[in-house]
Amino acid sequence: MLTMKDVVRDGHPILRAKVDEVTTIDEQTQKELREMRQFLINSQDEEIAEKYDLRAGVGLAAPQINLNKRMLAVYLTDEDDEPVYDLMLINPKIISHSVQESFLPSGEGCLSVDDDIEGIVHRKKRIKVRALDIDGNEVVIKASGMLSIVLQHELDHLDGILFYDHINKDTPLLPKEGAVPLE
Ligand SMILES: CC(C)(C)[C@H](NC(=O)Nc1cc(F)cc(F)c1)C(=O)N(CC(=O)NO)CC1CCCC1
Ligand SMILES: [Zn+2]
Repeated sequence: MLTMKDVVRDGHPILRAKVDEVTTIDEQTQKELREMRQFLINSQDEEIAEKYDLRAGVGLAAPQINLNKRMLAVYLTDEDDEPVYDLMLINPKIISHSVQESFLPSGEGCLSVDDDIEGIVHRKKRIKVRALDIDGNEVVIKASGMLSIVLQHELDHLDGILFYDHINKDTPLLPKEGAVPLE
């Protein structure tokens, strides 16, 4: 099973790489993507997270476990721990997005960034993503709210972008005109 020792940290070159498209969805790729999803599920299980010292993750991109593959997993549950968003996406691409932006008022963190870096990370409020699912079928996902933020955070990882790259150095805590905080 994947644990935090498998998560590469800021400073590792792959976190600044533009990772390669998946050309063949072979068994190995499917196994790796399922392991990424399982890591997120485990990290949100109190007992397992405690036992293996996992940070409660809601999204993970392949380069974070040192895989040069354009794929990501998202696992978001609601307050009753029901899976609300359970995604494994291959070669994901934003095909359209809103002009309006939103942000998490408390800022963002990252499984691959150990320091707390405060500041607002402006994201598109809504995005439409096209990808392949684990069986190679094309999917189109329209995301808003937390899912939109998580997906943009993970998509950035595939292009070597980390959340703090988006923070305004001079006015880190100042929301942009028209940007909407996500409650
Ligand atoms: C970095 C970490 C703090 C572990 C963050 N977790 C997180 O946001 N958990 C969470 C969020 C909720 F809204 C409700 C809840 F119950 C738990 C996370 O997994 N990521 C994913 C990551 O680092 N991917 O590379 C960072 C988030 C910042 C914004 C989107 C994803
Ligand atoms: Zn991250």
